[in-house]
Formats: sequence, structure tokens, C-alpha cells
Amino acid sequence: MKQIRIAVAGPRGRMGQESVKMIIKDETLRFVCGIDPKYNGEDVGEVLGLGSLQAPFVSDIRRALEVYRPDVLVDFTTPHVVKQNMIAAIEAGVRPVVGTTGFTPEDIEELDKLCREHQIGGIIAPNFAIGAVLMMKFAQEAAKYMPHVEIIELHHDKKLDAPSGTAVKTAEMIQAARDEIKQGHPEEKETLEGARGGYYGGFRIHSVRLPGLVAHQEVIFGAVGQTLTIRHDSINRESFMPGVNLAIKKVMEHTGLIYGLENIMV
Ligand SMILES: NC(=O)C1=CN([C@@H]2O[C@H](COP(=O)(O)OP(=O)(O)OC[C@H]3O[C@@H](n4cnc5c(N)ncnc54)[C@H](OP(=O)(O)O)[C@@H]3O)[C@@H](O)[C@H]2O)C=CC1
Ligand SMILES: O=C(O)C1=N[C@H](C(=O)O)C[C@H](O)C1
Repeated sequence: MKQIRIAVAGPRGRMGQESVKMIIKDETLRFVCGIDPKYNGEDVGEVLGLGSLQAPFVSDIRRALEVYRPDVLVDFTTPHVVKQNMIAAIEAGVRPVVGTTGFTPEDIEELDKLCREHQIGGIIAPNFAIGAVLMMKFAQEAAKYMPHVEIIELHHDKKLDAPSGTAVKTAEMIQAARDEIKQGHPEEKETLEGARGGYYGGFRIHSVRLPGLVAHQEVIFGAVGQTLTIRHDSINRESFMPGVNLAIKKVMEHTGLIYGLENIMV
């Protein structure tokens, strides 16, 4: 059996560790190295307390891709480094599967072009949890019939970006399903800056950050005499792993960049 060789960027992080554990449990996958500015040369498994995995930390991404020749790069790093990691991977012919957030629509267009030039696939999924993808799809459907909507996303207090990638993707999907409308009172005024949240295409996104939370989102629709709330909760990071596993396998069969797990769920 030919295994899919995988490098993980950010293997010491919350999502990186969970990804390494998922990969080593699946015999069709092979974890070959971790890309991390720290622990260069040490065994990833030893450092993570998983026992020897015979896969080292490598601090230079281009060297890691050249020496360990992965088929796929899984990236859970930070919004500041992810785009450069993706470019290095695509230029080396390595297919990126990316959960890290913070991309602009222009970044996505540029990375799609690069994938096509190199004739390989790539996936960026703002949320790998199947339930979160369903929440986004249901919200898009509901927006056709109940266009007045607000998004509340709630995350742990170590999160760097706001709003979340999931909230942005949900907003994009809602925007594609309804026209921009003026919500709230035409003369409403904020007496505390930010009280109405961030403005996106006619509606508002609110970000909550608290210890104790993992990743949660409510999409609330309002119409005369009724409301509809669609809510998803990730209560741990294992919730994202079936989606990461699916993306690793699907990216091997595709050319061009896929944005959103909904495009590969059948
Ligand atoms: N798509 C999805 O389903 C999900 C996406 N995410 C996203 O994934 C990203 C990571 O989240 P999370 O795991 O919680 O974050 P963490 O902060 O736990 O992990 C990030 C890791 O990246 C490391 N890192 C920093 N710079 C580099 C670099 N240049 N190369 C390699 N590694 C580096 C950090 O090291 P150090 O700590 O030493 O700086 C850290 O270990 C975020 O953008 C988050 O929004 C999260 C959950 C689900
Ligand atoms: O930082 C996180 O934790 C998460 N980030 C992603 C996002 O920004 O949407 C996915 C999930 O919400 C968890």
C-alpha cells in the first residue's frame, strides 16, 4: 500500500498535535516531519510525549520539503506565516491542506493560480468540523427566506484573529444568498464604539473571547414574530480531525485550490 506522506507545520500547537495523533492512527498516512522554528532535529513524537515517531522537527520549511518529500503539507500555524508556507509547499509540488485562518479573497485567488501553474491541488478550510460546515450551509439556505441576520462567534481567549475564519466564510455564503439590506433602525447610533459588531455586507458579526470556550458559532435570523437560531459547538479539537483526514485524501485527486470543506463533502 502506498501511504500518503505528510508534513505538519505547527505540530506543537493545539491543532498541530491533534493532527499528528490523527495521522499516526491511520495506516494509509505517514507522518514524515514537523515544521517548527523550535526543536530542530529532535523527534516530534518524543517532544509531544507520543514515543519515537522517527520524524524530526525541521525549522526551514524549504529544506523539510526537499529532504522529507511529503505529498501533503498540513498547516495549523498562525495567520502571519501560513501564506509563505503555502507558497513554499506549492512551489515544491507539495499539496497544502490548510486550516490556519486569515486569508483575504485576493490571497485565495493568488494561491489558486499558483496551484494550477504547478498542476497540484490544495485545500483551505476555515473549519474542518462537519457540523460547522452544515451550520454554514443551513445558514446560507435560511438567508434566502429570512434575510435579517447576525453572526455571533465564540472562541477560546488564545485566538489571534477576529472575526474567526468560520464567521467570515459564513458571511460570504450568506452574502451570496441575499442582497445587501439595511438592518436595525435607520438612525441607530453606537454610544459605545463596537457595540454593534463588525459590518459585513449589510449585517453584523460579533466576536466573543473567553477562557473555557473552544469554537462555537450562532447564526441568528429574525423576521416578524419569529427568530431562527442555527448553532454549532466544537467541544474539543478531535471534532476537526475527520475533516482534516478527508481533505488529505481528496487533495491528492484534485488540481487547483479548494476553499471550504463543503466543496469536497459528498
Ligand atoms: N480550520 C479549522 O478547522 C481550524 C482552524 N484553526 C486555526 O488554526 C490555526 C492554529 O490554531 P491553534 O492550533 O489553536 O494555534 P496554536 O497557537 O496552538 O498553534 C500554532 C503553532 O504554530 C507554531 N508556529 C508559529 N510560527 C511558526 C512557523 N513559522 N512555522 C511553524 N510553526 C509555527 C506555534 O509555535 P509557538 O507557540 O512556539 O509560537 C504553535 O505551536 C489558527 O489560525 C486557528 O484559527 C483552529 C482550529 C480549527
Ligand atoms: O482558532 C480556533 O480555535 C479556530 N479557528 C477557526 C476559525 O477561525 O474559524 C476554526 C474554528 O472556529 C476554531
